Amino acid sequence: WSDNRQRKFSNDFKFGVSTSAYQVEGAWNVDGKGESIWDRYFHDNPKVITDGRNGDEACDSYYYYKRDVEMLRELGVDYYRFSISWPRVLPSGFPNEQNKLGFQYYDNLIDELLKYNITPMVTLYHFDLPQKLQDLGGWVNPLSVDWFEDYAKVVFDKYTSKVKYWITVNQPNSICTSAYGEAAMAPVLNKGVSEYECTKNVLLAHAKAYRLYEKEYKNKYKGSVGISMSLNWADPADNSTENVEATEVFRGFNIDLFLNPIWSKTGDFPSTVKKIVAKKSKQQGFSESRLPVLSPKEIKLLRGSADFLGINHYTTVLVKTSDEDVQSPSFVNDVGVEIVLGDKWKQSQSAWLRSAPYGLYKLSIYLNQNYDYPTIFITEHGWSTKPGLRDRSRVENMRQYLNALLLAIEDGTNVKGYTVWSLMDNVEWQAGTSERFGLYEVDFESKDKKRTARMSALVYKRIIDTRIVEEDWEPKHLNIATLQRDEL
Ligand SMILES: CCCCCCCCCCCCC/C=C/[C@@H](O)[C@@H](N)CO[C@@H]1O[C@H](CO)[C@H](O)[C@H](O)[C@H]1O
Repeated sequence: WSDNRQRKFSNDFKFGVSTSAYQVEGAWNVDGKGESIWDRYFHDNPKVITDGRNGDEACDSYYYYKRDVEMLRELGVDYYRFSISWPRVLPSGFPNEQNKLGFQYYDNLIDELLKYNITPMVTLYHFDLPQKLQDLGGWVNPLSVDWFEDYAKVVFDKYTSKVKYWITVNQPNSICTSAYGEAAMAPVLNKGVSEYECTKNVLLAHAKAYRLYEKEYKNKYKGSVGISMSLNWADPADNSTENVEATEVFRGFNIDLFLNPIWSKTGDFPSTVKKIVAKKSKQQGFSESRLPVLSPKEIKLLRGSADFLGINHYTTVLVKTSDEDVQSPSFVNDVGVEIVLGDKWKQSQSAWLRSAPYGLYKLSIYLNQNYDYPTIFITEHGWSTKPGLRDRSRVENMRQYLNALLLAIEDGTNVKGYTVWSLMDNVEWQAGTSERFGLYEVDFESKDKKRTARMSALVYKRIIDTRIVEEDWEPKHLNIATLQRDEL
């Protein structure tokens, strides 16, 4: 997966950076914004946040969006992936009450981007469900499919002429398995069966929004609609038959359960996953499988419901069979494996994140073989550090993963663009601001949440400019605003 040949990104390959509403906007209760599930979860449980800093203020992008766009210009990116906060624009979750001032913020941001020729890539849902919809059951309620479609219609109607790249949902697999299955994300429900109800509903919600765009807007506005999945790679911890088989099961639940309905030729949930959940459900005394059935109509709706696959890729895990006896019915119990990280892989500031660039290459080959060369955007890839401007570990990680990506492209992977997570440090969910993912450092103590370019920002700028990944280029200084072209 790696050699020393210098490869080049084609001129039509796009580079971007990403953020999400809860993580950067702040202004959590300003100008009529409704409460989200993360507002509620963190306000009720402040101690779960490592450094106590929640998204009430975050980077205050609600106020400093012009500075954010200035940073995008400094970097020279082609596009900016950001999300719309559903409760900011529809405070109750429903379209009967629309928040003009909330929309005004996105009008301003989108216009500022277009003014400087930066393409907006808009995520409709990045984890921050209106609390009022959670009170009605959230994603476990089958009506959530219609709630999301109604929300999507409001946003499409408003921005369809200005936005050509849409992502319906960020990481359905994290939403359903972490928030409903592992109690690792808001709304923290651990119900055992809800992971799969959520999976069905979120995927159908995505598909309904996709079909809506296809029917009402696509011909006229020519936009593309995709979905972003959390796709880390998984390899067996060793070559033993048990661990190889455990890895196949792990991939089935973490990759194929979410991709098969949309990208496979036959559609539907994968048969391996269906068999395992049905068997366990029976053993556990359920009258039917905890994995809901997709009807022929739903299978048809879902199959082919994406113009591109958004990949959020950070790391690789190593899979072993598990000795742990997890009795209660759950997604984790169904997968039934243990995961670890490679002990030689470089460690980031996040416990779960180590550098294994070969995984991005292997993942792309897996997707090509199993899903027939899908059109891909890498919608997130990033690395966490402590505060500090000379972030050489991020630079090294970015270079290695971009080299792996170049090789994947050479071997036939159809990748249209690459997006760094993140433009700037932000609220990393429960980790607060203790794990920094930004190309720009944010001083959260300062009044204007001062943003300063890190070394990685200058290196990324250079990669975008030259379209090659040099092994050891370093900027002479870190003042990105005064950097001259001949210094690049
Ligand atoms: C204490 C020892 C721990 C050892 C851990 C070993 C087990 C490995 C764990 C495997 C990794 C699972 C967690 C994966 C997480 C990411 O894929 C996920 N965070 C991606 O989501 C996006 O992440 C961004 C940065 O974290 C950002 O927050 C963004 O909003 C998310 O879309």
